[in-house]
Amino acid sequence: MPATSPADGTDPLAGLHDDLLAWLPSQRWFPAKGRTVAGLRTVAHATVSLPDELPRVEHAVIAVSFTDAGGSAEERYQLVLGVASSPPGDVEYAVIGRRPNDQGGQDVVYDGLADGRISRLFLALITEGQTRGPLRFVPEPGTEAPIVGPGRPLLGEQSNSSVIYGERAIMKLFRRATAGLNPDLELHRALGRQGSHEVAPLLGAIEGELDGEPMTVAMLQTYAANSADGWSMALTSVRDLLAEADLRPDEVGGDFAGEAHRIGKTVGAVHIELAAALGTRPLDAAGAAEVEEWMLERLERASGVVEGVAEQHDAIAAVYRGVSTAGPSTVQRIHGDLHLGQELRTPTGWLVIDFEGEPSKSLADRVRPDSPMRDVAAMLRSFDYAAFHQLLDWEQSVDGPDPQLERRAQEWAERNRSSFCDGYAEVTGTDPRENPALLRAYELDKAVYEVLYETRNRPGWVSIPLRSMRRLLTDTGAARR
Ligand SMILES: Nc1ncnc2c1ncn2[C@@H]1O[C@H](COP(=O)(O)OP(=O)(O)O)[C@@H](O)[C@H]1O
Ligand SMILES: O=P(O)(O)O[C@H]1O[C@H](CO)[C@@H](O[C@H]2O[C@H](CO)[C@@H](O)[C@H](O)[C@H]2O)[C@H](O)[C@H]1O
Repeated sequence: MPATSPADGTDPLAGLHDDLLAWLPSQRWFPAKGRTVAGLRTVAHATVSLPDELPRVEHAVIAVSFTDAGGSAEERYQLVLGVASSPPGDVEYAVIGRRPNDQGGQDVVYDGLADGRISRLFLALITEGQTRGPLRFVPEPGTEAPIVGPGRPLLGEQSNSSVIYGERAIMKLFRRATAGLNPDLELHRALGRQGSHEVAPLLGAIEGELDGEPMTVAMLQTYAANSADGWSMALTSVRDLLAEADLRPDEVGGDFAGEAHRIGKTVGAVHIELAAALGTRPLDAAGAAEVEEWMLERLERASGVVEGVAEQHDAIAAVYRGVSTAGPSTVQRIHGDLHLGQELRTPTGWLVIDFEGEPSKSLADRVRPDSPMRDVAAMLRSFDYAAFHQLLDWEQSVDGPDPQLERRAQEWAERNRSSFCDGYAEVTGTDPRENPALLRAYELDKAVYEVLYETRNRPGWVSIPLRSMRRLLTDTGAARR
């Protein structure tokens, strides 16, 4: 199989650097929008297609370097490239650039996942368990292969890139290239082998190599047809409520409390299954000090960027001390970045997706055992987000916030947070509200993360976590007014 490697001393994407640098910032998955890019180099490159297969398919890992201090000096990303002299019209939107071909003409280079022929090839290679150059296409043992056909790219808000195969399977290409096993694949595999009904069954994966270590390229799982995500469902419920602001959340037709209760049970079941599959250990004094240390590191970072956080620095640090004083707790593998958008309501129940952890953390931090309370706190934060998201427009209008709507939003958040905890306690036997110091520390840590996340990604939303941060501090009487 023809394969080139930058180890030859040549950069196989050399002629495309400018095109790639112009294309990357417009990709939803590229997290470094707004950063100052210094340059790009190819770290790994291989041709995946056979000489007689059309279009030509290439896999590459590129490293983008930055001159600003807004994050790591260099980040690596994965690309699947389609190369053809005349690609099909429906990949027009995915064109990256052009480069000379051996026939003296020009080839078009495009984002390969946009081409149904390439996604069909990848699905077939997984089903057949083939190896192409450095890429191993691995079916999950004991699973039934889905019908092979072209994939349809998912065009929504995503940190990675997915294609859907006829409502039967979904394949996610991980965009950030990191050596090691991706926790999304690792935990789906562990939960699947545990017989979990709370995750979509894994069907296979594509594995590669980076820095001499295995790297997860992509993951294939069963597609949950006819599902809706928890964030859209929660927003519908809040919309119903705010349209009839004289009624309480339990009086409107779109009450979400039953679903919040079911989500609590689902998250509780996932925690039990992860503990059974991968073990638990007590959070001793040294472990608690370490957790507090991670929270403080994040606080320092956020304080350097957002004034509203810097002003409350000492009050926030005081709440974090709750981790050490909260009493016995255990740590285990957890989801790590749970929110309503990571829950899918299927016709039979709720599924949890996307076990990658917080996108900005290193792999070592994302796989570190942590308290299940981090996931619980993240879900509680998400109910707050859903409640107050629709008030953003009012907040920013000349009339300012409407106190009646704010009261209703707060009631909605409290009702659903409480139902979630009831459901969680029912399944695990542990009510998160019985450890308020630990819960508050994790909630505050998430709110600080969100302030930073929104400042970088959606500045118009930053008032949501800032408001929660102030509320969490007021609850302890620790806020500086
Ligand atoms: N198994 C699945 N069945 C149906 N839809 C799914 C499934 N997994 C993911 N999705 C859809 O794909 C979207 C992105 O998936 P996610 O794993 O969150 O990707 P990312 O890591 O890129 O954020 C989800 O919001 C959901 O709409
Ligand atoms: O889905 P990702 O793993 O990429 O997670 C990141 O993006 C999320 C936003 O999509 C972000 O979640 C925050 O916004 C949600 C509403 O859009 C809200 O429900 C969450 O509570 C809030 O944290 C997540 O923090 C970030 O890591």
